[in-house]
Amino acid sequence: MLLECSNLSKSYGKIKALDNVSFTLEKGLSYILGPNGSGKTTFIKIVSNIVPPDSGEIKILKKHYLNLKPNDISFSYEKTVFPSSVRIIDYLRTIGEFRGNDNTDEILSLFDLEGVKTKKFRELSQGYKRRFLVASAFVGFPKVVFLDEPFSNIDIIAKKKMMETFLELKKKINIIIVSHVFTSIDKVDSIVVLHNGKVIKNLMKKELKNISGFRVVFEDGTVVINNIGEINRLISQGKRILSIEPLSLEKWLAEQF
Ligand SMILES: Nc1ncnc2c1ncn2[C@@H]1O[C@H](COP(=O)(O)OP(=O)(O)OP(=O)(O)O)[C@@H](O)[C@H]1O
Repeated sequence: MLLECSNLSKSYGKIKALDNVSFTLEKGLSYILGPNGSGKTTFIKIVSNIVPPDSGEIKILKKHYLNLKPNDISFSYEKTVFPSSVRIIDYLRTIGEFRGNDNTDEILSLFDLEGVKTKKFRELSQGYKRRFLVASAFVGFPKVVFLDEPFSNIDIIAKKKMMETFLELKKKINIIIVSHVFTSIDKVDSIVVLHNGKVIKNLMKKELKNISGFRVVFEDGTVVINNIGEINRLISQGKRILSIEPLSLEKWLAEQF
């Protein structure tokens, strides 16, 4: 077991961003999934010790999350203010040295950043900036890496390559992807789906094996299958989700014919 979250709650005034949330995640590669406003960022802020929870606890690798060594855990945030004139390679080497384990060369190669390693951050395209920020979380071999929306601004080919890199890295480093987009369901070790601050589904690898996606039913009867963009669009129109159900391959095929 990698992560155990028990009865975690956090409110901002009257808004319950996390409402008595309990779930577990396995070692390897896991997802914390949810549409906009479901509580994902609040969870990552709590784990990063940016905000305290109102109640509940999180254990990572059997330790209270605040008792982990700083080098054991690292984060790549979706929105990051980064010094624009810092050179890519200098930054990665500095983190590697700070964490006492400089694997910069391997990380540059795994994330296809060798061609831009001498560039300054401001000289990178949006996609390369994201790749660099994601890559930097793996420098120094932390035990657990949290990646907030690692695929944003990444083109489809780079995304496929990045997923392959995660599958390679997960043998050594536990990876938790926090996102509203989901890929490669058959390759992940566990997932939790949040909605409106509550856990809707928490599934482990063996339960995920036969799932080909998700069917979301809205209160007005609208059904959306495997289309997170459409789900977010309907939520932004004020529609409310009634249920989210995993879809087995057999069910999916039966519904097509
Ligand atoms: N600082 C804050 N003050 C007031 N309300 C907040 C604050 N931060 C988050 N919220 C509210 O808490 C709820 C959960 O927000 P959170 O940012 O955790 O969701 P999210 O799943 O990360 O969403 P997104 O995918 O849009 O980033 C939302 O209703 C949001 O409006």
